[in-house]
Amino acid sequence: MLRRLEEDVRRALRVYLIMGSTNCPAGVDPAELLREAIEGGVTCFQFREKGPGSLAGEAKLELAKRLQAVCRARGVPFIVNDDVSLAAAVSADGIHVGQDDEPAASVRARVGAGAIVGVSAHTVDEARRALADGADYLGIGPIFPTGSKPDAAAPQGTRLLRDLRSAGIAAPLVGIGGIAPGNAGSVLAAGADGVSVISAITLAPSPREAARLLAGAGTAWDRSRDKLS
Ligand SMILES: Cc1ncc(COP(=O)(O)OP(=O)(O)O)c(N)n1
Ligand SMILES: Cc1nc(C(=O)O)sc1CCOP(=O)(O)O
Ligand SMILES: [Mg+2]
Repeated sequence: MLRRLEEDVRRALRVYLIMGSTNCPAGVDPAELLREAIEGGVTCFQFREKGPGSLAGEAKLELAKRLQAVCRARGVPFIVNDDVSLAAAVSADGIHVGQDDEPAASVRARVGAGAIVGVSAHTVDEARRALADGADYLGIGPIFPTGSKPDAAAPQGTRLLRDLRSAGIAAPLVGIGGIAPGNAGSVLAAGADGVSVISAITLAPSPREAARLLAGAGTAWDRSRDKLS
């Protein structure tokens, strides 16, 4: 696959769902939840099979393939969290790594130019290094308190997003951590190209409606930005 154009990546980040089997309410099929969320407006998906009770080995691979098929049928990029070998095994559209995972430069070398590489950054310096090492986009968080990642850093609000844009960093950015329809607009206003969520969609009474509201936050932000220009 050819390397994604920056603008394609930026557009894909708009409503970025992250999910693994343990994020789904009991009795809910992750593939069905994902299908509904994409129908509502999810534009990118990350398979994050992590934490107590998560799947491993063949079961993890099988779920990855099922969720990838849902994404493929709807033209939504399928990104794998942390596990570069799994990403390669299923020919994922991309991989997301953090500062404590395999280094971005090594990931880029393993997956090649055609795959999307996302990297978490918590400072302007980390952001610059990740981009120099081949990252296509940066995950910035946690913006707000999150109950979905026990080892998350302290919430930092939207300050780093503003600092990155002020520092001249134009790369695609996605905010993450405690984002929901009611606060997504503030994340976009601070300079993010999109919002990345787990619980706002997976724990919503209607994942489709939650995704629709998150997509609407982006549309409302675009309208107010157009009025200013
Ligand atoms: C889009 C996005 N941004 C940040 C993260 C967090 O990555 P990381 O810091 O490696 O933490 P884990 O998700 O691996 O626990 C992410 N996954 N996605
Ligand atoms: C996976 C992840 N990474 C974060 C970071 O700050 O890097 S916060 C987070 C969890 C996001 O889940 P929710 O939308 O339910 O708050
Ligand atoms: Mg990680």
